[in-house]
Formats: sequence, structure tokens, C-alpha cells
Amino acid sequence: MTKIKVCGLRRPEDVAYVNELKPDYVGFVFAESKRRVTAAAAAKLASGLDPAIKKVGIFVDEDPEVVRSIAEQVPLDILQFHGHESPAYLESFGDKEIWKALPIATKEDIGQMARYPQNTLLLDAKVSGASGGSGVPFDWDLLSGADLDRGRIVLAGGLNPDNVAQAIEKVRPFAVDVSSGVETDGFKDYQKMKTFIEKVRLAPQ
Ligand SMILES: O=C(O)c1ccccc1NCC(=O)[C@H](O)[C@H](O)COP(=O)(O)O
Repeated sequence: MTKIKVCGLRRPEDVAYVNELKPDYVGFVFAESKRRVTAAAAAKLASGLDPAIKKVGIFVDEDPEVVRSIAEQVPLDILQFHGHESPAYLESFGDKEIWKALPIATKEDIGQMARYPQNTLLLDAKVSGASGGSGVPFDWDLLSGADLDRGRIVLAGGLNPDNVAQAIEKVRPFAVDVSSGVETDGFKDYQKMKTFIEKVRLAPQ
């Protein structure tokens, strides 16, 4: 079954929605973003989460000491990096599970996948001026010929209830990641989240 990550939780209502709908992962954005949360706010939200839902912290070219400090305050299961982090930077977090985001717009971008053989890769749209959470899909056909069996692939970028089944059929990712596609006016929307999760669970696997 394709796993589901809902990214960008920032309100107690968002926690109530995911506790009911039970995606596999939720994300807290600690990078520059309209969805940014402080470590204290994320810790409070995380304390109310169903413990079966894994917590992912999102960072962009952050000082590793700041990442470590946030991971001490918030019980993060996974660190997700959306900047220019090198393999050595990622290795500095030891055994912690890491997801490395790669922005994709061209076939050349696919070549970056080989740089990170150890990590789960999150393939996202490359959008000028945004590190993630843009709500824009990339051309999934760019992945034809890519080594999608190299390890876990998380598909992100502009997924929504209307396109997620097609995305799963085409890419067969380990997980799908959504943020903008389950929002209305910049806030998480219960009905969209519910429909998105239903579409994933009903998609032929
Ligand atoms: O969501 C953000 O605002 C964000 C900002 C900076 C770096 C990463 C960010 N999000 C990371 C995610 O995992 C998003 O879910 C992913 O980029 C997909 O977002 P969307 O296209 O809005 O579904």
C-alpha cells in the first residue's frame, strides 16, 4: 500500500484531522515558509498526535546544530532536507532516517538521484523561488528510464485528490506527499485531506 505524508501541519485542527484520517507521516516545516512552525509549537502539536503517525521535520540548508537542537525538542522520526545538502552533511546525522528532496524539472535533475544512494529520495517540482510546498506538479514522464527501484521514492509536488491515483499508477512510489493540494485558503482542509487519502487507499497497488 502506498504510504501517505501530509506536510505542513500548524494548527491543533490539523492534528485532529490527521488523528482521524491516519496518514502514515506528517511534516512540520522548520524552513522559511508560510507553513513554518517553531520547535515549541511543533512539540506541542506533536504531543497530541496519534503515536502511530511518524513525524517528519523539514529543513532547508540549515545549520546542523540547529537541526539537532530542534530534533531534541520535537520527537522527529525522520529529517527531510530540501536544500543543497551534501551526502556528507546527511551522514552527519548518523542513524537518523533521512529523506532527501530533489527538485525535478529536467532529465538532468534526475541524474542527481545517483548522488544519494543511501537515502530515501523525495522527488518534488523545481519552482524558482520556492524550496517546496509550491503546489506545482512536475512532468512524471521525466522519470521514465530513471532507476525507481534504487530504494524508496516519495513522490511530491502538486499532488491533489484529482491527480494522485494517476501519479501512483505512473510512478509507483513508496509514498506520496501532499501539502497545497489538501489546503483551502492556505489552511489544511479536512474534506480534501479525506478525499486524498481515500483516493490513495483505493488506487490499484
Ligand atoms: O511546504 C512548505 O511550505 C515547504 C517550504 C520549504 C521547503 C519545503 C516545504 N515543504 C516540503 C514538503 O514536503 C511538501 O509537502 C512538498 O514540497 C509538496 O508540496 P505541495 O506541492 O504543496 O504538495
